[in-house]
Amino acid sequence: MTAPSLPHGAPVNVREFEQAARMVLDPVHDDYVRGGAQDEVTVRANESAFAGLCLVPRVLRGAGEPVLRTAVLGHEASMPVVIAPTAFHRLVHPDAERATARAAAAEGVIMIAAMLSTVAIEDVAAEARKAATDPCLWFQLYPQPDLGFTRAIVQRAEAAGCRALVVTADSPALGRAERNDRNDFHDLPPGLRCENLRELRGGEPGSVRQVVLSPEISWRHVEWLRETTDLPILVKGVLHPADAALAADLGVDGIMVSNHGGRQLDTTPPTIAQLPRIAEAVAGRVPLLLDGGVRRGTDVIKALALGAAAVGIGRPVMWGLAVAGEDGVSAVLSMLRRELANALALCGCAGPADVPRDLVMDISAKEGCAR
Ligand SMILES: Cc1cc2nc3c(=O)[nH]c(=O)nc-3n(C[C@H](O)[C@H](O)[C@H](O)COP(=O)(O)O)c2cc1C
Ligand SMILES: CC(C)CC(=O)C(=O)O
Repeated sequence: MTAPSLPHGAPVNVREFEQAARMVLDPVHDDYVRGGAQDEVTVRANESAFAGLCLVPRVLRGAGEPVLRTAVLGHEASMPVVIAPTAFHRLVHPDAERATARAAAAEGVIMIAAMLSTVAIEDVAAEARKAATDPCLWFQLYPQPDLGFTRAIVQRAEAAGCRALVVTADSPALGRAERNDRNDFHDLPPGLRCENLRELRGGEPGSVRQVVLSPEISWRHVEWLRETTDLPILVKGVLHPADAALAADLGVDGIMVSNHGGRQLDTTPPTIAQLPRIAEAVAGRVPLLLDGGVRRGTDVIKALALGAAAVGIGRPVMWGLAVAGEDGVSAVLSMLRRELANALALCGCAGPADVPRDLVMDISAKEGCAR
């Protein structure tokens, strides 16, 4: 039996990374990362819903050592875990998105680079290429009412080598994060800019205040994007099965079941609870990804069983980055990789495509193994 070697005192799981990040981060920035909308009901529910599902393993299947490698939208990845888009990595570490990109590429993990990045997408991509010959980057977009800008940023992402466009659909307005109100944190500190927003300011890096989260954005913008780019398009932030069906009808290439980590509308359902309903509505027409509250390999396997092709992680990456830059992100990714391999083996599964639906049993909160 080989146990992974970790330096003494290093975090051994994502939860410990969260605590370690709290020790090093400015409390205002820690609040920004960990926080959610209003009472943070959904932030907590995302995690506790995973704990309310039991795994019922199969035995003596002779499945062999699990192979985690998988294809997500046809893109090769070393495991079915992607880095969900998160804004402003420089708030938590000076190496910022550069470090995240190197860690993701070295680990063979797909990174969804955020439009509101503190490093320009061209530099994020260049950094990823330093760590791997063929890294896989996707680009997250907040469609702007200014279609000229939107077209320009999509073209920049394409030219930088991004292989898919992730259109965030759950943000017709900014969610009310009361931690940020309490801390009066509504803009980036001096020196930090949104490096992808140059086109909004005639070549100057942009300010977050210029980003429009607009209630005018609609499915017509998705159709317009479809005509504007050849990149595969995923819609992120879908929770209602009817919207999932609409997205499938429109021919999108992927759906991210997400409530934005509970940061937009509070009291939305936990994503893992909504996933089976969305899987039913889509009936295999479009690959599904899920994010929100994934902290353990057992969470990943539950999402796979309920219909996801892969999961995304948001805060865990920010916590790893805060604690140890590139090494911290790598440590978080390899921790989840080890946990997922262990969970697959213990469930008698050969790999991500070999996870049966009946592995997961729903139990009431009363009976549950709540954390
Ligand atoms: C600090 C932070 C910044 C985020 N920024 C974005 C963003 O710019 N665009 C976006 O679509 N989602 C953003 N998200 C949401 C994530 O993509 C993802 O949906 C969420 O973090 C998943 O939940 P988890 O943090 O529990 O893993 C952000 C989340 C966090 C925590
Ligand atoms: C400035 C925000 C729109 C970035 C974001 O999506 C978030 O913090 O969740």
